[in-house]
Amino acid sequence: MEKPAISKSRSQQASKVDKPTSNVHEHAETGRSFWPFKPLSGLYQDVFIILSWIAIWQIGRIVEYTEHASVWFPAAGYTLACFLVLGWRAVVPIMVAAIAITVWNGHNYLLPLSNVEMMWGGVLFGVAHMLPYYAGASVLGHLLRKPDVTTPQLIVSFLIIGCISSLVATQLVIGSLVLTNQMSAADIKEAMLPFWIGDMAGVVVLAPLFAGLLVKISAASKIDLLAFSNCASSDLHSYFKKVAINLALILFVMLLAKLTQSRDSAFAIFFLAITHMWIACTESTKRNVISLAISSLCIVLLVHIFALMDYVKVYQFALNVIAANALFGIAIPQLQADNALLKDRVFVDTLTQAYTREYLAQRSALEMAQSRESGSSLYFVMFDLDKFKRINDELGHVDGDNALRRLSQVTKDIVRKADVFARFGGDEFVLLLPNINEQNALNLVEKVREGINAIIISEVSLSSSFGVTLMQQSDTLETLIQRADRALYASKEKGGNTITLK
Ligand SMILES: Nc1nc2c(ncn2[C@@H]2O[C@H](COP(=O)(O)OP(=O)(O)OP(=O)(O)O)[C@@H](O)[C@H]2O)c(=O)[nH]1
Repeated sequence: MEKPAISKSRSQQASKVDKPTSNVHEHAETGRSFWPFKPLSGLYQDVFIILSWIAIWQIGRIVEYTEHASVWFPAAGYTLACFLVLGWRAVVPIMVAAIAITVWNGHNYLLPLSNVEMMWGGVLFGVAHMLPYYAGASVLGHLLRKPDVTTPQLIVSFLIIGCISSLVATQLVIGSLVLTNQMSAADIKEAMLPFWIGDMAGVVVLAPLFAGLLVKISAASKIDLLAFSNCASSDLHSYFKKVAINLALILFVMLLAKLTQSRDSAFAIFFLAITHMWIACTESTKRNVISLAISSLCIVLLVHIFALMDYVKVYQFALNVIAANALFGIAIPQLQADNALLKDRVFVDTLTQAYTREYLAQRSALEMAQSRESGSSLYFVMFDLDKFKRINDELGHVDGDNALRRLSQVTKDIVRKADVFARFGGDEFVLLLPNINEQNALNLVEKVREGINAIIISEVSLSSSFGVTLMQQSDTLETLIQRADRALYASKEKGGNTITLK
C-alpha cells in the first residue's frame, strides 16, 4: 500500500503515518552508554564532585573580568545541576570544594589573611553560593517531577530560575567576599554585572549539559530527563557540519572584532542565534546542549586568545540570549514527535494496523477527486468476516482479535501499493482500488477472499463476503458505501464466502 497523501504540509510528510510510532521515547537517550564505569555513589561520588567542581571553577578563570568576577562561571551551572540531580547530597562536597578554592584563591591573590580566616571565608562563600542554587534546583526538581508540566513551561521556569538564582548568588557571594575582606567594597560596582552574567551564562548555557552528565554518572539521581529525550537527530556527520558552521561563524565574528577593534562588530555574535536555532530544531536535546557548551567554550577561549576582554560582556549577554532561544527549540522536535504519534493513533487502527475510517474518509475524497479529474476507474470494496460472532463466542475474543489481525496481514500482502485498506468498524473492512479495470479488480478481490479463506484459527477456517462497486461520476462516499454494502449483503444472502459486483 502507498503512504497516505492526505496533506502535503512539511510536518505531515515528516511523520510516517503507515509506520506508527509506538513509543516516542523509544530512542530515549537515558542509557549510561558513554560512562564505561559503574555509576558512582557514596564517597566516590563526593570525591568526583569535589574534583570536578574545582576543575570547572578553574576553567571559568580563563575570562576573569576583575578579581573574583569571571564573566563565564561554569561552576554556577554545575552547582545547580548537582543540586538538581543529587539534592542535599551535593552540599558537603560542594562546600569542601568552595573552601579549598577560597584558600587556594587567597594565596593566589596574595590576600593578607591567615589560613583560618580564608577557610571561614570559604564557608561563607560556600553558603552564599549554594543557597540560591539549592533553592532554584529544588523548585526546578519539583516542576520536573510534576507530570502535567509541559516542556515549554519547564524551559521558561528554568530560565527564570537561572536568572534569579544567579542574581541572588551574585549579591550574596559579593557580600560574603567583602565581609571576609577578600574583596574591597569599592570593587562591588565594577564586579556586580560581570559576576551576574557570568553566573547566569554558567547556569543557562551549561547546567542542562551538566545535569545530563550527572544523571548518567550518579547512581542516586533524583530526576530522570526522559521528558527531554527526543530522537529528532540527523546523522552524526550532518550534526558535525552544523557545529563546524557554528564554530566558523564564531571565529569569523570574533576575528572581525579583533581586526576592527570596534565594539559594534562584537554584536555580530548574535548571528549565532540562527545557527543554534537550526541545531535546536533539527537535532536531539543532547546534541543541542552539547553544541551550546562547545560554542560558549569556544567564545571564551577566543576572548582570551584575541584579547577581546573589552567586549566580553556583549558575548556573554549574547550567549545567554542564544542559549535561551535554543532551549526553547527543544520543544519543537518533541512537538513533532507527539504530533506524529497522535496522527498514527487517528489514522492507523491499533489492533489490525489497517487504516482507520477517519483516514479512509480523507483519502477517498482525494482518490474520488482524482478519478473524476482523470477519468480513471476507482473500485470500492466492502468486506466482512462470515459468522464472526460465532468465532468470538466459541473461541473467545483473543482468537477473535487474532482472526482480525491475520485477515489484515493477508489483505495487506495482496493489495497493490496504491490501494487503500481500512477497517470500517468491527469485522468490516474496505478496499479502495484506483486505476484498475473490472477484471483485475475482481481478480484482486478473489485473491483476498482465498487468502482469508486459507486462514485457520484454532482449527476453524475463516471466510468472508465481499461487495464490489465501481465509482460513478455522481457518487459521493456515502452512495459508494451504500452500494457496496448492498452488494455485500447480497453475498451474505448467497451463503457467504462470495463476491458480488453491483
Ligand atoms: N474479537 C473482536 N471482536 C469484535 C471486534 N469488533 C467487533 N467484534 C465482534 O464482531 C462481531 C460481528 O458480528 P456481526 O456483525 O453480527 O456479524 P457476523 O457474526 O460476522 O455475521 P455475518 O456478518 O452476518 O456473517 C460481533 O460479535 C462483535 O462483538 C474486535 O475488535 N475484536
